[in-house]
Amino acid sequence: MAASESRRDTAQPPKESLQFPVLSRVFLQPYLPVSLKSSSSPSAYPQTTPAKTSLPHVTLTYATSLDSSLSLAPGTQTHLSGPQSKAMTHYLRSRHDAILVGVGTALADDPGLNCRITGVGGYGGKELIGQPRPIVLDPSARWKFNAESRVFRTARENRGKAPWIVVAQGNEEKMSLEQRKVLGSYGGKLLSIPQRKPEMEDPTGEASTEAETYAALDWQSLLDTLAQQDVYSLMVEGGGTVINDLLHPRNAQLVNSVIITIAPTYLGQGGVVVSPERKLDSQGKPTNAVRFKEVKWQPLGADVIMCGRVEV
Ligand SMILES: NC(=O)C1=CN([C@@H]2O[C@H](COP(=O)(O)OP(=O)(O)OC[C@H]3O[C@@H](n4cnc5c(N)ncnc54)[C@H](O)[C@@H]3O)[C@@H](O)[C@H]2O)C=CC1
Ligand SMILES: Nc1nc(O)c(N)c(N[C@@H]2O[C@H](COP(=O)(O)O)[C@@H](O)[C@H]2O)n1
Repeated sequence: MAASESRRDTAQPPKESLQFPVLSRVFLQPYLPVSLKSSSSPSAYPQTTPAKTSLPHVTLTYATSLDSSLSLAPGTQTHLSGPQSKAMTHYLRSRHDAILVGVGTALADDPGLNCRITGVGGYGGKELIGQPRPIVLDPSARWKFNAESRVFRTARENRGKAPWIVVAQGNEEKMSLEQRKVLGSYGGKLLSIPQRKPEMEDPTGEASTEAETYAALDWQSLLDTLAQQDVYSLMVEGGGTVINDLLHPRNAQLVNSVIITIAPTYLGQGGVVVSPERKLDSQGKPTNAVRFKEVKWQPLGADVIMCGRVEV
């Protein structure tokens, strides 16, 4: 191991590390996955969610404005979370094996996708303990990353793991050889998943508008593949297209819990909006897309956090 790496294991956490006090964590516990990998997510709390199932525990978590916007415009990053809710998001990252974003988010934000809570690996803790695996959903291999993309810089500094990139089967070659080399050299990998079957697009038989613009993957297959790779808990962070697809009536039952930060602001029209497709009742009449049960609201600084489970 290089001298700089061994120093980092025992050094003081860097200045940008975040604190999320133990007392503030209590309200989140019922919505969090059971830790199956004791080395990756140490926890002092009793857990109430069921133990290992065949699919990973999926937590959907994002920050929204009062008008359900994630950002002011596609392709831009907007800071909505206040300092306490930002620290909460980082704590949540430490409690999951992996965090997933769509390629739109990777392109817009150039995110680090690591956990910056004091005490996790890279921030005063050992090795990469507590660091989630970043996963980028990029069915058509659009993300032109290189070693200077933030997630790779973070991995190089031993402050996070290298990403896994999910493409649609048949699109593997769209990722350049150079990129595949970068990915492999940092310990990342390429996963390929079959595309969603057309008959699964829409139970009403109508064309799905989103599906026309990208090679839509089946969430169940994706989660199966991740479970085979020892991912027992997945935090889905966004962006809008990913969230709307995951909350689509065909997929919403795959979500175990939601932890949503609501910031006291309207972003106004033109933002990236969370608004999943409506369900149709037995008469074909539109009804609520999703409702939540076992809901808890917790103020955190100027924001409020809504925790819940999907009512199936
Ligand atoms: N406020 C917050 O908490 C967050 C905000 N954001 C914001 O969201 C925006 C990005 O959102 P979007 O542009 O909607 O991009 P996105 O991040 O949702 O990525 C969209 C892409 O993901 C892929 N994708 C989505 N669902 C898929 C499926 N089922 N199968 C295969 N591929 C799938 C497709 O390639 C699609 O084009 C940015 O402005 C970003 O800053 C992103 C994450 C969190
Ligand atoms: N929780 C939360 N609050 C916001 O206000 C946000 N804009 C986001 N965005 C998500 O966080 C990612 C950035 O992560 P890094 O700090 O670069 O690790 C971004 O890509 C979104 O997924 N989240």
